[in-house]
Amino acid sequence: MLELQNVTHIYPNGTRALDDVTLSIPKGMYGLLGPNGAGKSTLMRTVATLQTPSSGSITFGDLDILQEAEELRKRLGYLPQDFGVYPRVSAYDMLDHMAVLKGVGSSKERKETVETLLEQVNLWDVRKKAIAGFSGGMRQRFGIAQALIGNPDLIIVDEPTAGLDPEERNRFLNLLAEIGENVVVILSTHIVEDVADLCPRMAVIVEGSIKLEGAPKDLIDKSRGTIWGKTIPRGELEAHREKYEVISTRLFAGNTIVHIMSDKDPGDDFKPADGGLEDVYFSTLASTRRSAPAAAAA
Ligand SMILES: Nc1ncnc2c1ncn2[C@@H]1O[C@H](COP(=O)(O)OP(=O)(O)OP(=O)(O)O)[C@@H](O)[C@H]1O
Repeated sequence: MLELQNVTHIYPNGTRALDDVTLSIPKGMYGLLGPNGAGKSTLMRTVATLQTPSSGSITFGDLDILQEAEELRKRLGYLPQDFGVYPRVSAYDMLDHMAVLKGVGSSKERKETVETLLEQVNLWDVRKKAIAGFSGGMRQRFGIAQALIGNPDLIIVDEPTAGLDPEERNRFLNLLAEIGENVVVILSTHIVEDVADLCPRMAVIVEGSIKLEGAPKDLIDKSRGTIWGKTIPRGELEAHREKYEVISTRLFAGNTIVHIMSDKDPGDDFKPADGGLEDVYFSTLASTRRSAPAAAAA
C-alpha cells in the first residue's frame, strides 16, 4: 500500500502544484485522472523520489520513501511522461544496458530478464531494430519493458497513452492490466476511458488537490440523478449555457448533445444522462470551476 499524507509541493516560482494531498493507493491499477497542469506529473515525480515535496509524508509499506529514497528506487519502475530515449540502438541492446544500470549484474540473469521482457511487451520480433525507428506504441511498450526490469512492486506510468492510436492504446493498456494484478500501478492520465476500462480505484486531481476518490463504479452510481442530457440544435447552446450548468457538449448528426449538472430534474425536456465516468469527471471539473472561478481562469 502506498500512502501519501498531506503532501504539498510549491515550486520556487510560487506555483502550488500539490495542495495537501492525502491518498491510500492499494495493489492493482490505480487511475490518477486530471486535466493538463493539475499536478499529476508533480505527484508522479514526487512518488518516484525525483523531487522532494515541500511538506508531507509518503510511505510504501514500511518504507518511508522520503527518508529512504534509494530503497524505494530498487523497488520502483517508472515510465515518465517524456521518456526521451529513442537512440539508434537496438531494443535488445538498450534494455540490456538499462538492466546493467539497474544492477542486474550477471550476464546470464540479464539475458533472461531482457528476453522475458521483450516477449512480455511483444517486441521480440523487432528486438534487433533501432528504437529510433519504432512507432509511438512500440516506444511506449519499450518504456514499460525498461520500467519492469528488476521486478518492481511499485510502477508509475505518466500519461502513457497520449498519442497512441486506438489499437496500440488497447494493447498497451492490456499489458498494464496484466502487470497490475500483484503490484501497485499508478496510471496518470487525462483520458477518462483509460481509467474507466482498467482501474478498480481512482482519484481525480484538479489544481493540485484531490477532488474525488474511490471505485469508478461507486462514483458513477453516486452521480446518478445529478446529470441530465438532451439534444438541441447547435444554435441553442449559448442560451443553455446561460441557463444551466453545462458540463459537456458533443456534436451529433448536426445537433448538439448537452449534459448539465442539476440536483433536481430541470424539466425542459432533459432526461437523466448515463454518461458514465466521463460525466463524473466533467461534473467534478465544473464544480471546481464554480467554487474557484478566479483560480480556474488564471
Ligand atoms: N519546474 C516547475 N516550476 C514551476 N512550476 C511548475 C514546474 N513543473 C510544473 N509546474 C507547474 O505546476 C503545475 C502542475 O504541473 P504538472 O506538470 O505536475 O501537471 P500535470 O497534471 O502533469 O499536467 P500535464 O498533463 O500538462 O503534464 C502546473 O501549473 C505547472 O505549470
